[in-house]
Amino acid sequence: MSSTNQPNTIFLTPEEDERMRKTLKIRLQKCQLLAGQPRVTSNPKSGLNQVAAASLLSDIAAAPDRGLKSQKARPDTVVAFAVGRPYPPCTLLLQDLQLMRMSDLRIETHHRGRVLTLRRVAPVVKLVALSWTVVQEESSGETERLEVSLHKSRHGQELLESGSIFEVKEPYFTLSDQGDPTLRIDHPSDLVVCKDVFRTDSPRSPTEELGDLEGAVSATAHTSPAGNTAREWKEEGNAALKQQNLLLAHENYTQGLQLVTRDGAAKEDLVCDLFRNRAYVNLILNRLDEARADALASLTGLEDQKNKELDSKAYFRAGCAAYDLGEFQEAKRFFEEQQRLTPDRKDAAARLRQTELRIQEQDTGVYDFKKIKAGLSVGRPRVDAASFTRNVRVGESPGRGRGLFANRDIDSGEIIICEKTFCVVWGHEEEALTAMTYDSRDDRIRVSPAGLCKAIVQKLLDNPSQVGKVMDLYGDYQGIDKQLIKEASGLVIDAFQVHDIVSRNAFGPGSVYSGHHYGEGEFNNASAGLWILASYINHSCISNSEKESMGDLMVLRATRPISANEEITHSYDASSDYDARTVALMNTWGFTCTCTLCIAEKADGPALRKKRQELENEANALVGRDIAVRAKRLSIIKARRLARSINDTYDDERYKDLPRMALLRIQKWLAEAATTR
Ligand SMILES: C[S@@+](CC[C@H](N)C(=O)[O-])C[C@H]1O[C@@H](n2cnc3c(N)ncnc32)[C@H](O)[C@@H]1O
Repeated sequence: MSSTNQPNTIFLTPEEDERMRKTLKIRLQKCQLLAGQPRVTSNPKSGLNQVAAASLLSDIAAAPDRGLKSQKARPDTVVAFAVGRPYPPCTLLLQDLQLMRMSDLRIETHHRGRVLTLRRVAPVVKLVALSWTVVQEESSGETERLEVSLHKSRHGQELLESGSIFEVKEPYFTLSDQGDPTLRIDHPSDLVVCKDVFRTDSPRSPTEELGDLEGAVSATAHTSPAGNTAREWKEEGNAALKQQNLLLAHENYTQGLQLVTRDGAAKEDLVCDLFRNRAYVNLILNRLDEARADALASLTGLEDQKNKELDSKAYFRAGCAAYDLGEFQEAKRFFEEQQRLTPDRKDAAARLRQTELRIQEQDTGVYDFKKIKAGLSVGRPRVDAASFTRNVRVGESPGRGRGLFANRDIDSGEIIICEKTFCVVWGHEEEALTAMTYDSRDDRIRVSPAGLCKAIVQKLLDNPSQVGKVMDLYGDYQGIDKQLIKEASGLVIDAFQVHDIVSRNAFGPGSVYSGHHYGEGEFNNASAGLWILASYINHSCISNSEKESMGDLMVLRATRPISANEEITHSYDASSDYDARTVALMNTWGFTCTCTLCIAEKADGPALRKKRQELENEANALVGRDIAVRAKRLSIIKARRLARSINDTYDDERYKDLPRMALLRIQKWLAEAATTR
């Protein structure tokens, strides 16, 4: 399997494969066996002791040893979990759910239409793929384990740690991997944090270019007493922001806005300040939809100098949000407004020039690749560029679902598309996490970029306008039917659907810096990304395009002339070994390729394929041993003989117009060797 197509590749020995399969299967079977049985009341003390011990251990395990992360992990040290029994998130409002008691819980049951109110009574144990704690029901004093899978942090904040009272919507009561009964949260929106929200946000430094705040006060207050006026909420928001507590600042501005909106206040200075300040916080939090909406809501439209300055600032924030969303025409309009209001401000002119460059890239497909490559580094793997997509459209591809088709004739070597990633997690980033999954639907073990799934869920929760394009992608599980469900506690995203979409569409971005491939040989933190348009490209072993990564920009070029309306294809697996390729395509993407090459190779039969493979292995060994330009005569004679023998395994009639894959490497070597003679 090639590392450029897949987020990561792990080869398990049959014993490792069996052990993992067995462990995960046993848990699933145990769940099935106990399904519907009443919960057994647990001893509150034992749960608390367990969490205290585990918490201490996890603290020790988390002791700073950065080297550990880059060590080559063995498969048995990689996070493994079972998938394949997806369930939808709760889509009901809290007030439409019926309160339930802990004593009503049944094992391996989704308690639809119900809600549990609980208090956290223990510290949070943070593991790689999940966090857990002990919660208590106030009325009965009963305790239970509560576990949040994968999507544990929001903006550096541990979800379980962020409050002490939780509403668990439609609780799922099951068994943990260790076989302990547990309440389990898979969808972030199923856990509603009720009190003390946003107290533990980790500090972040706001981007300076975004501008300072109106009416900033010195940082004093940390907790917001009830009964604040809207102005006090604003001041508390500003104080929280000064302390870089972004979530608290956001909450304070929101409280202020709720107050003024509830009171039906006219659009006065205070309302505008609250919106403008919240726009700033949202920009830093990457909540771009709300940042843009807030900035526009803050506009006064007044032409006196003070208000022109304030509106200029708001347009700048709206422009930045539109730019980061890739909506460059809109961003241009906002920056132009900013320039009109405050012609002397340099930032407007600079951002306008930058936006015009993006629009040019979008329209022409002409990029300064030299500059882009020169600007890449470990700290800056994301490229400031637009996507060029005009050459293609999505259409039906019979037998393969949807596919990408050329809008016009494209020459060999020409750019087909150039696409910025929707979301990428680099191997060296904190969020990177590769897990092994056992899928009970097809009994297969796969490598899953779990960190990418988590990052995508977070991005969607923060930017509802982006939900449709991700949820439209192909995945085995249909989820909650691409609906945008907004409710009091936030947007509902089906985390299982994201998982399935990622497993069929994500791939490794390859190298950002020369000579170093992220993720290669590293099991637990490979780089992986999702490119929306490129996700529509179907596979063919005799494809007409090739991908190249420049940071998070993916450049797809034609490898031969492509006619208008022809389907664009890419090779998901370029292995010359038919049998290995067929297994990989089924295992990772769930289909059998029926291209003309596969049909021919299949018709050759296993014996001939085996013979060809042996000859190819021999040729590869020679090529690997001797550098072509320095090869001795004897090596060249041997290489020619091997190439002839491989060629003899191909039937001329069957392989008319088809590539002879096993010959490609040795032929290239021979051609290189010939140039030096
Ligand atoms: C990255 S998506 C490609 C777009 C997808 N066809 C769609 O409808 O959105 C990968 C999935 O497309 C399908 N696919 C891709 N190439 C195929 C092929 N050559 N034959 C059959 N199915 C294919 C498989 O279901 C695979 O899991």
